[in-house]
Amino acid sequence: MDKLRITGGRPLNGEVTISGAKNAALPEICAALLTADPVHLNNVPRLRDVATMRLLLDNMGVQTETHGERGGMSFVAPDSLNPEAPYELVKTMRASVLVLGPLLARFGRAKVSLPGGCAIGSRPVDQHIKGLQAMGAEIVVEHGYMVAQLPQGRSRLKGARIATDMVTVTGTENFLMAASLAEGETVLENAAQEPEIPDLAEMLIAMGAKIEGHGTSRIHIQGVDRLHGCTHQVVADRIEAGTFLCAVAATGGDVVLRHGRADHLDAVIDKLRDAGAQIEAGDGFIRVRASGRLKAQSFRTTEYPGFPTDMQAQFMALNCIATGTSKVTETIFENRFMHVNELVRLGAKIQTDGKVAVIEGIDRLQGATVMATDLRASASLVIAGLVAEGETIVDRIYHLDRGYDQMEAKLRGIGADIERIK
Ligand SMILES: CC(=O)N[C@H]1[C@@H](OP(=O)(O)OP(=O)(O)OC[C@H]2O[C@@H](n3ccc(=O)[nH]c3=O)[C@H](O)[C@@H]2O)O[C@H](CO)[C@@H](O)[C@@H]1O
Ligand SMILES: C=C(OP(=O)(O)O)C(=O)O
Repeated sequence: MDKLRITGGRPLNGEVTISGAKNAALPEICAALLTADPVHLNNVPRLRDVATMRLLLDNMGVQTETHGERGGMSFVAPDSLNPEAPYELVKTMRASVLVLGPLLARFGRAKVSLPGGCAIGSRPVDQHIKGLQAMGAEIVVEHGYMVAQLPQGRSRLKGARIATDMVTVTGTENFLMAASLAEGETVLENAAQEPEIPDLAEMLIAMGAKIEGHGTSRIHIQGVDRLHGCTHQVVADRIEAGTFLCAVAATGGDVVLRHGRADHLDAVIDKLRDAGAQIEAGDGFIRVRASGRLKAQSFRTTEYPGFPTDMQAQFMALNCIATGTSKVTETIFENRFMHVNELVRLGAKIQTDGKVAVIEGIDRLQGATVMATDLRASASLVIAGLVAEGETIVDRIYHLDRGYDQMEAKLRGIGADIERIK
């Protein structure tokens, strides 16, 4: 199993190119299920989750191809395919649930494994099921699968008003895709506003969908009879960019993130500036400069445009070596402090009580062997390793490979002493 070996203490300097967003590419690959025409995506990141999603579609009978070095992928989903997502693939990637909406909308049936819980929380999909039922789908859960079909005599989902109990990102994406091919109007209340939602909506509009209000909490979708192919550029990964910003803020240095979208990272950038990092941004770049110990920052994760839960672990690593005490409150997932015990193994001083972690900043961390437990926990351990004294081994980095495109190569390119070992 691959590990990362990091020798801490080097500042980071230079340029990094930010890849396309995992959380946009995954739903956008699923959107290719909505048409028989070719769909081309550019800027798709090279990630394990993308490979898994491709396998899932291959398995159904979709023709998938990759093109060149720049993240080009194309898909042709024929009129007849096997609309199933088996447990073996779904269990390795929760985002597989994103095939449910498009399969139901285009083929009138789908059999998708329940994803089950994961390290960061129980993560049920009840809202996805409720919303699609409101659109007329009949869904039963049997033998661990969601078995969904249209009632006899119906060939399309019907538009509905869907008000979810909480803001759900993949739920909103499933409804957007399903509603695009439904009969009549769908209104999504309490819709997620994460930048990946408008990016998906823009792709669907390029395919002929009629969508208004994306990027706000109320989205109107007027269903159409058919969608056509399109070419779409996957939006830059705000979480990858935020992770590099935290890394530079922790190690010190001067780094430009090419293709970084500062406008998608306001909450994180505000906190980094308050901490003492200098951040400038312009069209397609973010520059971060930092030196010495920064000031610890308290924050609370919330839905976009609030502080993203997917940046909580990385910012916590920075707080561990900042001056002062900070309080981090995780409100989205009930078990997203798995990195705390590993950071403590590196010498960090953190106490948790339910949703709250209190971090007492210390002068330095010390290298040790630590174990990655989930994607962003892995990233926080890498940041901690970059500033720790001596050598840190991060084990189980298959989590990191799910969602970061060549992270260690990008870090090496800006001066980190980091290598992948077997
Ligand atoms: C592939 C992808 O885009 N993943 C992101 C997506 O995950 P994902 O879409 O799975 O997360 P949700 O926004 O759905 O989850 C938010 C909260 O709602 C709960 N919930 C959600 C749906 C449901 O049917 N029932 C229910 O109870 C979840 O358990 C969680 O507590 O948004 C999360 C929150 O920003 C991010 O951390 C993930 O990186
Ligand atoms: C939690 C995450 O992803 P997923 O929803 O794919 O598990 C993440 O990207 O941090």
